[in-house]
Amino acid sequence: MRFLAWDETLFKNPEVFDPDYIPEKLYFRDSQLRRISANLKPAIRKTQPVNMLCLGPPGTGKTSAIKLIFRELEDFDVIPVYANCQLLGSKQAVFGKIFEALYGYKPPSYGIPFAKLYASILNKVLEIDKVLVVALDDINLLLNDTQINDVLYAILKAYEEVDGVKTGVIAIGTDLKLNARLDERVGSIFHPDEILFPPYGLEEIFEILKNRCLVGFYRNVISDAVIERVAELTYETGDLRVGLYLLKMAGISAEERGSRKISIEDVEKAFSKSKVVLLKKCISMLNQEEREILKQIYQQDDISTGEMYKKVRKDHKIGYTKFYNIISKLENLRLIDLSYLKRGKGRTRSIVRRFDRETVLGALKEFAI
Ligand SMILES: Nc1ncnc2c1ncn2[C@@H]1O[C@H](COP(=O)(O)OP(=O)(O)OP(=O)(O)O)[C@@H](O)[C@H]1O
Repeated sequence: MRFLAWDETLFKNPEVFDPDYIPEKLYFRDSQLRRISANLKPAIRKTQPVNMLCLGPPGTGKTSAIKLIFRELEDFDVIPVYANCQLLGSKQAVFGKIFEALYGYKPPSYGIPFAKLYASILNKVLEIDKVLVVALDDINLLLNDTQINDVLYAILKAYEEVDGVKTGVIAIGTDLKLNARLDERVGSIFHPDEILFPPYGLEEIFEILKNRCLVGFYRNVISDAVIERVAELTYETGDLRVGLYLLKMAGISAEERGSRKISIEDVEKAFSKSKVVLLKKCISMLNQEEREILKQIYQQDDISTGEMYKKVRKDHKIGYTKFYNIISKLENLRLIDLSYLKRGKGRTRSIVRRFDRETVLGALKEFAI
């Protein structure tokens, strides 16, 4: 066996395969980037920007698009704040993040009352005479609907609290029905421009990954045929992060073999290892009730949505609309497929499992389900 020397590597820029890497160029997202910029233009002129709702499945470039545009905003009289709601979790933590962006240090950790935190934020925005634009990433993963509504309301109604303060919101989420979760109070003031980030097609995925390989690997380390295989596996999951992860792990696997080229086998090996990791990531994006319903689905064979609802209703007091929203979310996260069945006169939808039963039930156990 031949090993690469310690200082030999296939990676020219390993960081470009990391999940938090923001690429210089976002492919196939020109229309979204153009619309986001246009909506933020008023902020550059120190007036209220157009609020936005960026929606799409995981790994479709929402976060990257916002972060790229936020970099440019720093040259103007705008304070762009990026808040990851999944990590922050609560209204207090989101406003803590805004405070930090404005003051350059964290608010006192001994628990400052929200009203005081809020007032310090708004007064500072007024004092520095800039427009505050807050991106709420994964907003659907804040603690609960009350927190989602409270956060939006507090940002959008800032001008009523302190005269002259200008704010804007970019809500980012995977939940296409997010609007339905907003209460009347927020619904009456939040009329966002909805910007959709659809899943990439196979060829688009190939192109994005190929360009990333050109930056990340040395020449001739990976062939188009191998990238095509990575693209196929990525397409099945719909999340571009899967492809980036596979490229990184396949590169490491080739290095481990002492090879200067990545083979299809390196990719397959990386994929079988990563499947469960990726599945768990999707499950982590669900709440308890959604996980329980996912479990019930995986305990069944393929079943129509109507029949599944009857079973779910025995344990969960939920209406059909809510049930259908959950099912759509599971489809969105590519945990299940919904396919049309021809039955009698009408058409009904059938729920099809995308993973094998044992893998999903096993992964759910780690979430105490
Ligand atoms: N159009 C694109 N061109 C180049 N790279 C992209 C593109 N879309 C996504 N990526 C890459 O895929 C990774 C995931 O993208 P990103 O985090 O922006 O997705 P997301 O839609 O915000 O996902 P989530 O909803 O899970 O937060 C990023 O690291 C980015 O490098």
